[in-house]
Amino acid sequence: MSELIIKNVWKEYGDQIVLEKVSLTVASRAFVALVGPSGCGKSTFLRMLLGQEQPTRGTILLDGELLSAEPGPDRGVVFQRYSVFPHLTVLANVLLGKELMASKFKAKLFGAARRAAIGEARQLIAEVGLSGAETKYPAQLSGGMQQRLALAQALIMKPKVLLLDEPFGALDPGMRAEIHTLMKRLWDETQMTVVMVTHDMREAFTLATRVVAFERPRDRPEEKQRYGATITRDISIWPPRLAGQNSIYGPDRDDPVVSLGQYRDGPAPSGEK
Ligand SMILES: Nc1ncnc2c1ncn2[C@@H]1O[C@H](COP(=O)(O)OP(=O)(O)OP(=O)(O)O)[C@@H](O)[C@H]1O
Repeated sequence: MSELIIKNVWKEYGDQIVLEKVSLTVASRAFVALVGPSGCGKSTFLRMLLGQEQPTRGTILLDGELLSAEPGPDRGVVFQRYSVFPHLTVLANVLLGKELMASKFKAKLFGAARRAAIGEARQLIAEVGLSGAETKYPAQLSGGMQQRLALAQALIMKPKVLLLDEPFGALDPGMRAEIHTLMKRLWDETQMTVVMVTHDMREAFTLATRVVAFERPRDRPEEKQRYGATITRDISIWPPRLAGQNSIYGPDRDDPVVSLGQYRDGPAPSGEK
């Protein structure tokens, strides 16, 4: 289970109201894309889900429990850049979460526990397509490989919720399509709920089960600070995509959702073009 319930959340910085009256229930194993104009508070909202920021008002529950006041292993995060540590190898980056769990100060595992963690890390590295790069440093990897590494680093902790802040925004289209395929597979195979901020509507509709738009309903320049953004659209993708269940969209597809999706590969029924 990994259901998020956001109840009447507000976020203010000093006099500035960034978000107001945000209420949203995200079902376990959903993949929600957050979209909206620049500066409307999407990243702020994601940081509240992570526990890096606290709501000024309102509550956020994960599986019925109030979110802890700081980031924890139940929430993984991947940013557009700088999610991985440049001075650590690929293997060490993936191991880090486990090592920090074992010892916050020394960040070391020993003996059988270390061997088990290394085995798990290698398997994840293979799953994200980075086998053979275990001893490389992030600077020796392409942007796409670095984001694959960031995903592996987040996933080793088996988070209930994976938070993505424009994780693929800096990648060229080819790499982006490849990592979309990987992302769909990871979401399909794991138990996690995914919340992703993106500026790319195609990406939102390609990956998500639901697209949620934030906007400032009253956008008068003289009132910019006085009213926050809130959810103005909430679109469930049709036909529904459910993690772990057969979908008419194979995980290796990178097509946007279209209403003719059922027969994109074959001839359209008579009368349809
Ligand atoms: N720590 C902070 N202190 C003060 N103001 C902040 C802080 N973090 C964010 N803000 C303000 O909150 C507003 C929303 O910022 P945020 O980065 O969440 O928007 P966004 O929708 O993610 O933008 P973008 O799409 O451009 O990344 C901005 O006006 C920003 O200046």
